Amino acid sequence: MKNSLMHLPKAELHLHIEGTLEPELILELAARNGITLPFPSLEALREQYEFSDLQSFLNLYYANMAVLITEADFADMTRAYLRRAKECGVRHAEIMFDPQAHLARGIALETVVDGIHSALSSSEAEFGISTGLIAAFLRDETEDSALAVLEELLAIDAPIIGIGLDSAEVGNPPSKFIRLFQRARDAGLRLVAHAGEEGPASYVVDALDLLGVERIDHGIRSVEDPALVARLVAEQIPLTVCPLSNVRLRAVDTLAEHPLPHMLAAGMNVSVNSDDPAYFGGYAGTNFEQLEDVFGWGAAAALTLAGNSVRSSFASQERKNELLADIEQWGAAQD
Ligand code: HPA
Ligand SMILES: [Zn+2]
Repeated sequence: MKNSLMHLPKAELHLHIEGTLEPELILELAARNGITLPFPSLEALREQYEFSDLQSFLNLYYANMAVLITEADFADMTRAYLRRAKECGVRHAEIMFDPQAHLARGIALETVVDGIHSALSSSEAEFGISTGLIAAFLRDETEDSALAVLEELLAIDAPIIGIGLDSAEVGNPPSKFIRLFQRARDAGLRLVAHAGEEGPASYVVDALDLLGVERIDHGIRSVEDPALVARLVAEQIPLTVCPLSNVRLRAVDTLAEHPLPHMLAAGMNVSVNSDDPAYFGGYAGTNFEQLEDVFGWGAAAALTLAGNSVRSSFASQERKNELLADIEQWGAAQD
């Protein structure tokens, strides 16, 4: 069974494209762009990949973005992710990027968007992966900054399907971004937000009630609030859980102690995602495999998780039906 988890058709809904930048590609792009990195060798760079919390990861994640300069850099990074995602059975991917992080480095929005989009536009033909692009806003920046960047994205008619909220969570609650999400809703965009990763369950409630998000990224701390759990189950609100990320950022001590089994058993709509796979020890398929290693769930749980990922996506109903049929076929082959 474990071997075939890589072939289980799945959707990836929580993925930061900048978090797919592998150390080898970082060094290659640094050389291509004549950039001197603080950690100039593969070994020196790899030694930095020990994290104590979200912020310690974000520091390295933002620093490594320095190698992304040209449209081709963004396209190469995106194509490398799609190639790996295909090997993991990913058939639909909703990909976040951090426009503010690149604008702050003096990179034009068009360079970022056109580079990523050039890889996404050939993804179905090249990799069999349908895609959607989500602009994620940095919650440790001001709402005015986010609003200005959203207006710029709309002005250039950026091919985004939605907006999200990421970066340092604690102290930057959803209530800071009510106008941003209102503006995005008015523009017809889909709405997601990170909540309940390091922040409290009340941030999940506020993301739903104050921002009107359709999906929660992470959401693991929801389990601390029984009333919220009951609501998430009743309304089947999707939570895009990232097990290996939670272990590496010490949101949970070990995979064995991850709340995912409890969330599944409670009937919550959870999916499995890789978040920042180049930093957290594996892509979507590896997340599935390590869960199977630790929990020994068998095919039924894998089918539920993959089905949830497809149903919770923003893909067309036609595409969802196609992928759900493929998942069913994978299940029949396990019997
Ligand atoms: O896991 C994450 N959490 C918050 N912000 C992020 N930005 C990239 N990855 C993450
Ligand atoms: Zn994330």
